[in-house]
Amino acid sequence: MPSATTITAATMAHCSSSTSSLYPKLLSNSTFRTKCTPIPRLFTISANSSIHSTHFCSVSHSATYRRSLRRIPVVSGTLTVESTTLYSDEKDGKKLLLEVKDLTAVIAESKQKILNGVNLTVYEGEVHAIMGKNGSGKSTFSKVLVGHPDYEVTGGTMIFKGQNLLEMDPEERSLSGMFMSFQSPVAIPGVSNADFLNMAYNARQKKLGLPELGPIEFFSHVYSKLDLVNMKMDFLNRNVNEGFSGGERKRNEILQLAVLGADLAILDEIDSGLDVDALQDVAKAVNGLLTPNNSVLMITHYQRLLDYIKPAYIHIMENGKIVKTGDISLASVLEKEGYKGITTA
Ligand SMILES: Nc1ncnc2c1ncn2[C@@H]1O[C@H](COP(=O)(O)OP(=O)(O)OP(=O)(O)O)[C@@H](O)[C@H]1O
Repeated sequence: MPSATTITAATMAHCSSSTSSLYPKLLSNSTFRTKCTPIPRLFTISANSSIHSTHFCSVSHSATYRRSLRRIPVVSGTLTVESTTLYSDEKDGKKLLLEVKDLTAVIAESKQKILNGVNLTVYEGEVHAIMGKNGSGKSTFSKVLVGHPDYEVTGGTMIFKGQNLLEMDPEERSLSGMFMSFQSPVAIPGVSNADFLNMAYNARQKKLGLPELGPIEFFSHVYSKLDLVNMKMDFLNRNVNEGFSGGERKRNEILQLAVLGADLAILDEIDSGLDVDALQDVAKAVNGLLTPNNSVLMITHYQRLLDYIKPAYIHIMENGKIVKTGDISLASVLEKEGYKGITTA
């Protein structure tokens, strides 16, 4: 149990936020002295970075918020921190997008443990790939990230853009900028692709306080994206994924991503079932959607996808945890030698 640390009101005065939330933007470099580790440590948070409320476990103000991960208003007073980690959420000027720590999860019904302490950090603009033997937990991890009801998180933390995913339902996660392309996209009989995309698009716009689009305006918006994934217009009038071939479903997933946009796109085996041309189309579309501000987390078994969408990091998952992280060269080792070629510490 970490010991308490006190940040005085004077320290808080460094924070620019007039509302003084516990999510302040810092005007100038601020230094926090903590006593929460055996040796007192100094943490310097650089200008314009923000402090996540997740770094604070309790606040002695008008009330105590133990492990509350929401934004906590602080007007004045003493801030008591029980966390041992206080750090900047930026790396080389890139913002922290996703931070998963010691994540454990079980199958909700049977309580069988699948995730055994996953750790993963993704900054904006980064492409990450997760590889691993069949049944190692890759899909489960991605589904837990988006809040799939089949799984129950039993420990650890998942922070996305400073928000605690564990406190958000799947819809909130999606609206906050997380997109997942499933390994086996489901069909939605009776709902046209165009209507489905329009509804999802407007929900995201509403959440962002941006104008929603009526069916006609939306049609021209989505029409401009069809070329990106090499899809014909009649797919818009068909029911979502109904009667679509495996490859068409995958293209449709990327069309959804293109229409909705995402800060973090989680692509689970987007390459499975694709012919060579389709693989190139899909990869080109994903690359076309990448900006310095968004990130991709893709799950794949094969180097062929990584030849087109180049990840900065490859993580190897084994028995429900990431056991090794490296660069693209890990994929070539796997291709040549299989998993026996991967040495873990
Ligand atoms: N809802 C579920 N019910 C029962 N078992 C499950 C469920 N979800 C996951 N599992 C089991 O958890 C393990 C991990 O599955 P997961 O789909 O995450 O693996 P994976 O690494 O994505 O595998 P693959 O590469 O074959 O897609 C497997 O043994 C799987 O059978």
